[in-house]
Amino acid sequence: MSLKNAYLQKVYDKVVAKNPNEAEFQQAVYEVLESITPAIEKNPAYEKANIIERMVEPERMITFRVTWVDDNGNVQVNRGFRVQFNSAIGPYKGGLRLHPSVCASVIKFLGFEQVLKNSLTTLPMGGGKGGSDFDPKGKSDMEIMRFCQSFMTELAKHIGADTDVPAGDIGVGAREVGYLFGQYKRLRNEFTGVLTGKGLSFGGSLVRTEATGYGLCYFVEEMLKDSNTSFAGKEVVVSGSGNVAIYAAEKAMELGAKVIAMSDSNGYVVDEAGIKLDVVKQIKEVERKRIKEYAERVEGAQYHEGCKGIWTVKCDIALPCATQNEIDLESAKALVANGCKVVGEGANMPSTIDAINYFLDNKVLFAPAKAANAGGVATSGLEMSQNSERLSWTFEEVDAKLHSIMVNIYKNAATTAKEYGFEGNLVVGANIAGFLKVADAMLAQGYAY
Ligand SMILES: NC(=O)C1=CN([C@@H]2O[C@H](COP(=O)(O)OP(=O)(O)OC[C@H]3O[C@@H](n4cnc5c(N)ncnc54)[C@H](O)[C@@H]3O)[C@@H](O)[C@H]2O)C=CC1
Ligand SMILES: O=C(O)CCC(=O)C(=O)O
Repeated sequence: MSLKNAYLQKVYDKVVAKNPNEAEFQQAVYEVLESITPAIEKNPAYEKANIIERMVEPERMITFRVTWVDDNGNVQVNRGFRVQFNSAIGPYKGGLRLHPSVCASVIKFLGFEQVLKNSLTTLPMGGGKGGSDFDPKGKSDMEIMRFCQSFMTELAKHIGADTDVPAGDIGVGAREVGYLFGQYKRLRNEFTGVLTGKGLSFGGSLVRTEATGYGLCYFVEEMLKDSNTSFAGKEVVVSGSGNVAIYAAEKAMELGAKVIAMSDSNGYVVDEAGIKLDVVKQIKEVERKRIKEYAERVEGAQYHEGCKGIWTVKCDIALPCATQNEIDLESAKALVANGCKVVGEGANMPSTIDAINYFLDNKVLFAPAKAANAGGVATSGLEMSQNSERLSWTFEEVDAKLHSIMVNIYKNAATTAKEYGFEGNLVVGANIAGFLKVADAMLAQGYAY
């Protein structure tokens, strides 16, 4: 990997040396450093203050033991993480992921991306991320609760409504946030907006559940408008079938598209007649079963084993909403060969660097994750505002604010790309726009920060 700018290359080499075996973190840093090169060269103050080396080093990284007892009385041990990456523009903010693949590299890549994403929302939120290698698959409700209570017993020492406000991510939804919030309240004896994604009866915000998926479609809709087209009549493939995927599919359908395939980590279903979302919601949100069930319940639908094959399904628009690096170069080539013209990233870093470059080289309209999936955290920011005011806004109010935030993020990324000579490249536009706000706040706060 080589960068054109010597200062950025020096910083990247240090990142590799100091974070060996952290492929995801190195990848996220590389993508950002490559695309912010014009901003670094335009303003020497950033290099003089060594802003980049400061930005790639987390302010704080907490690793802890999480001990819990399973239903058979066995004592289980997992590893918990919280990275408090950057607080230049607000309290640390970002989700918690429960998945066996969680490790320092995954948490750091997510935390680093979150810093720039939160900056793009225009709301005052720094970046953080956390989670554990705990695998929620197959666990009983009581096991999930005991794990969450143990996890929060340590995490509570490090977070707070004005310090660090976690939320959900893979494997963490309303149920887990509820258990985490209950334990925090019990330990601290205070009712504060310390987590977002809470239940509506205890400080949650309307639209937070739908926000990431809806926001993704609002962003893509804006990008399509600029090319004189829309979702109407398009065939869409959505990977995943979790929180982001379900509500991205719902909004795409509302905007006139037909969603023809969805997946989970075991495989994917194709329904040429259009995915019945009520069936997916029943399987995934209520019964917590595998997507395979869909083909057993809906006539005409087919199930295919293995999740990667979803990218060989012919479509106009692809919305990767499952996990990192789910689209590699081979999948990108298959999408383009089949006529896919638009990719909107709902998941964090779902495309490899080679895949992104292939999309850009082939004139695919590409909406990068940091910008396109920022609707979730933006609505978390709105939940924080409501908690501070001790008010609850209506669905319409929150949805209208989310919509306007996503339109602004698109405009900011598109305008910034143009300003720096990369018209149409939203990767460059989003990374530079997100970076400038954080970097300027860091400059203003002195070198000890
Ligand atoms: N929940 C949120 O508000 C936000 C989530 N994200 C990102 O969106 C992605 C999905 O998160 P959620 O929907 O919240 O998680 P979730 O836990 O609700 O759903 C994840 C889904 O992806 C599936 N999956 C996992 N690995 C897969 C693979 N290799 N191929 C196909 N499917 C796979 C799972 O079976 C599940 O259906 C993650 O990258 C997350 O970081 C980004 C912004 C906000
Ligand atoms: O709502 C939040 O704070 C977290 C959202 C998140 O984890 C993400 O944007 O990746």
